[in-house]
Amino acid sequence: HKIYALEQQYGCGNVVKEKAPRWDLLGVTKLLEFAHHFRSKTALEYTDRLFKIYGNTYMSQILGYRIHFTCDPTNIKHILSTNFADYDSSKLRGHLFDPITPHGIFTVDGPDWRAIRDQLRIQMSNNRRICDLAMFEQQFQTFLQCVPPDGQKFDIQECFISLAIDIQSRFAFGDSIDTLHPCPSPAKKRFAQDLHIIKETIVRDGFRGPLRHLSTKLEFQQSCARARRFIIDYAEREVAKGQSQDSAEGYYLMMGLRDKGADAAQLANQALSILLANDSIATTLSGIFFLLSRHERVVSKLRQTIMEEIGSNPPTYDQLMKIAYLTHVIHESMRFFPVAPLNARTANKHTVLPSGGGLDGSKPVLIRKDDILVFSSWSSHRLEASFGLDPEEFRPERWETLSADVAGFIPFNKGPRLCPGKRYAMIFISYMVVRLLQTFSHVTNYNPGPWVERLSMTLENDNGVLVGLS
Ligand code: HEM
Repeated sequence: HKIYALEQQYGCGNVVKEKAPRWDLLGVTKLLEFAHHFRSKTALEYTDRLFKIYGNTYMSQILGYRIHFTCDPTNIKHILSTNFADYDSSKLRGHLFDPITPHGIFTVDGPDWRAIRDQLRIQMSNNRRICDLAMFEQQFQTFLQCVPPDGQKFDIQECFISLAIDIQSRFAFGDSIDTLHPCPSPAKKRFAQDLHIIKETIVRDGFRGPLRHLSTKLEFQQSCARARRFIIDYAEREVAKGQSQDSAEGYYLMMGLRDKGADAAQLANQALSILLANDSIATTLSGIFFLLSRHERVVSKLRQTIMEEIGSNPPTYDQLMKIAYLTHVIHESMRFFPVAPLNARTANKHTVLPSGGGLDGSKPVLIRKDDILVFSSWSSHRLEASFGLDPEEFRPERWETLSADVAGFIPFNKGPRLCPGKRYAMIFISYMVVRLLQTFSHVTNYNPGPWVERLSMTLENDNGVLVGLS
């Protein structure tokens, strides 16, 4: 009765349903098809093709679940902002993250999430305090040691992945994991390996759905236990220090949280959540350099802008904030390679999406409690209606007339669950791009083929990002 009343109230129309064989009432073929594309590294291309066939919002059935796929900016805004309270994140991923961050920000919704989020918001509110440019410079100098001389080929993605974990561990608990270092301590090396196993398992199990129960989890559980112990040791030492006397050691998250009275378990969960989110920086920097290596014009223009506005000295915070073309290059790269190209929520009550229903898709669509909504930023970032007629072109200049708030552009998500590290990440990424282009004037492309998706915790290029810097 409630469903009928809701449909009448909003004038809902039927949503297009993806075709499936008649006998397949549960949607087993769809699951197998999706798993096949995940394995073949064509999941993004496949979902994008389906939007072109069925429209920007359609429904599929997988193992009995009703799954609505959308890349419609109005619907995405509705899910993430306007009707945020009707959708949960934890139901789909809570069980995946629980062994490593029980009560972490990724595993909870509602008031529990709000409390953790508030704790983090207070810490992240002063961007100048948390962006330690002297530390960024140290990390940059260490990074330079990975770059072979004379423009020789190397995998910059692999180096950015190491850089990201080093910078995020400094940010989270005040100590680098030293993955860029030639000889990290055995404990740090083990921790980095454990984090890798944990992320790979979470992603693989997320895509396998109920089929995840078929595989053994021993290695995953052992990695979670070791990684937690490693971080809890840092957290306990931090709590034992008591209140900080001065800020000589520079800001890091555990210190900030401890000063606000958080206990060791809270410190550990927040730090681990940050480390699980760390690949985003690597994905973004790798995407930027993949694209720069194919667009010499953009490299020259960006380098010239940097040299004119900053010169060759390390940039200040204010200088980084001012270079519009740098921001345009970063936005355009994030449009191409969003870190979370496919994301999902579940409806916690009967509700409606504003569009996708009826013959022309303009009517609202009924969403039932427990329906799954998959939203694709991969596809919404490629809509002509939002980005112009050449969405497959890498053209940073399009941002001269576009705002970062343009509908459907969600590299950092939107709404209450907007990435809390957004401003920090933008400064760090800007810093690295500026320093690299101050140091090198050419980015040579050694990648023979196109970008091949690798859906890890974020999006990577399966072939690495092979470039030369000279
Ligand atoms: C270019 C870099 C980054 C990008 C593109 C990015 C993007 C995102 C996106 C899309 C989400 C939403 C995930 C979801 O709801 O499913 C997210 C969440 C989050 N990000 Fe980032 N992120 C970046 C860097 C960072 C950094 C540097 C930090 C921490 C210092 C961070 C911390 C977080 C946390 C804690 C969440 C969970 C927020 C919540 O659920 O309330 N991110 N990020």
